[in-house]
Amino acid sequence: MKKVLIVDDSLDIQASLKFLLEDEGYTCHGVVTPDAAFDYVSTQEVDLVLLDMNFTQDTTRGKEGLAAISQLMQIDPLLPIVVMTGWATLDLAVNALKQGAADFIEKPWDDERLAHSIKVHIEKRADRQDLVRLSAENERLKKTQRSINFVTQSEHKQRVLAQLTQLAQSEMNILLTGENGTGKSYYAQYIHEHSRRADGSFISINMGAVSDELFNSELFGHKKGAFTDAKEDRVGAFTLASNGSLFLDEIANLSLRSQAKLLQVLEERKYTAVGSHKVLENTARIISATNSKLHDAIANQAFRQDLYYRLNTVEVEIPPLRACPEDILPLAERFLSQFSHNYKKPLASLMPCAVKALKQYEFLGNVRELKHMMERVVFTCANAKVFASDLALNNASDQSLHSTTKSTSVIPENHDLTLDEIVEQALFSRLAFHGGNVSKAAKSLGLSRSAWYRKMDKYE
Ligand SMILES: Nc1ncnc2c1ncn2[C@@H]1O[C@H](COP(=O)(O)OP(=O)(O)OP(=O)(O)O)[C@@H](O)[C@H]1O
Repeated sequence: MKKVLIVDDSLDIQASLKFLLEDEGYTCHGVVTPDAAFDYVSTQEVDLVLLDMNFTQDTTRGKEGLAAISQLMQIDPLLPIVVMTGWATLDLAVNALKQGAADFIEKPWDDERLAHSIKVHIEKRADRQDLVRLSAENERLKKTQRSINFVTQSEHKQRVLAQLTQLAQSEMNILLTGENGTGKSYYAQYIHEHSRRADGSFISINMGAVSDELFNSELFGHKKGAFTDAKEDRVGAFTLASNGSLFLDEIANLSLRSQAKLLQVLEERKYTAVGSHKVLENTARIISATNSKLHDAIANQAFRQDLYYRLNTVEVEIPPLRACPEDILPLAERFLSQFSHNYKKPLASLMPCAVKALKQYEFLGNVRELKHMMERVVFTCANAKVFASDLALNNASDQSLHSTTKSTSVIPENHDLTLDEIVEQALFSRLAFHGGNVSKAAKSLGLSRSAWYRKMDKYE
């Protein structure tokens, strides 16, 4: 319920204002001096102030009221103040509005005019608060988003990027398809950054994680008190992405009920926050993504065809990593550098056997698999050299901290290694297996500590 603070030294006036406003659905609180009003506004939530202009006996010029307006605005710059006086002059009205008052009403007041003014100014305050919240949220998001820096030497990927750069300039909705982990969300952000909307926000939302119950609240926002858990106003994804881009990831995971709601917004370009009557316009550009075969889902009636056509003004398929083998190495090196930095480890480098193994690997999990592999390697390798066995390519799915190193107890399957390389690999991997403990690693290979160090020196 919205709260009105009545500041008037006449208790009779306070009582009749309360009578009127409580009937209109507001809660009211009355104080008799500007000082009490300052205290109240500093500590309580107030949606509008009704302010008398004269408080000391025999004053009619409104000076106290004018001073109170400035002070109240300092405490809460968005607070609407409707001033009321029985001694209205045009000068005073002009001065009050100049100080920042929202409206000026003469006593005795007209009930209808006063109620209308209060309603309008409380709504305006809510709009301004939404705007402030929205800009703050947008600023926060921009600070957390790093801009996309594509690593690609593959002609195939370069063609896709060129196509996306061109499409980014249009206002078309784009559907990105492709296997798991190909980087569809990465490409979605790339489209946003190359579009005319780049100054707006890029808002990403995983539709698989949005339940039917939360769909309206997540996508359109809600007003405080709209439902039991709505403790605060919430700005929805469509509003956050106004004049920017809204990325709907895992779109095939949306239930039919939520698909219908999404379709309605896309068709009508209008939506309403839960608990609000205000109709908002959708100005976000929609980029969506899926790794499912939407045609199959449509045939099985699990995905609406009309929604599919709304989302895919144009459809772009992101290639799997195995279709861009030139990218494997540069991406691997980039991830190694990133994770070496994150884990404060020396920069890890790929030994020739590891390079070869990576190039031959199929990467069914695409860039994500490569990224996770490099993270694991950086974390588990005791030294900065990465050998083929450290990649644990044959049993990537059941990695544990030790599995990489256990696999080195047998001679690697790669038949291009020299004897030196095999020995080097065995030393480093055994060290990793024993958690960096040289004595244990040396003993397990039948070496003394000094023999161990001599060999380590040889392999730097
Ligand atoms: N070109 C790239 N450069 C650097 N990192 C990338 C690149 N492409 C993808 N990644 C990284 O790979 C991981 C997987 O990417 P992303 O989540 O975008 O894949 P996806 O295609 O959306 O997968 P899914 O269909 O499973 O949701 C992310 O951690 C992303 O940062």
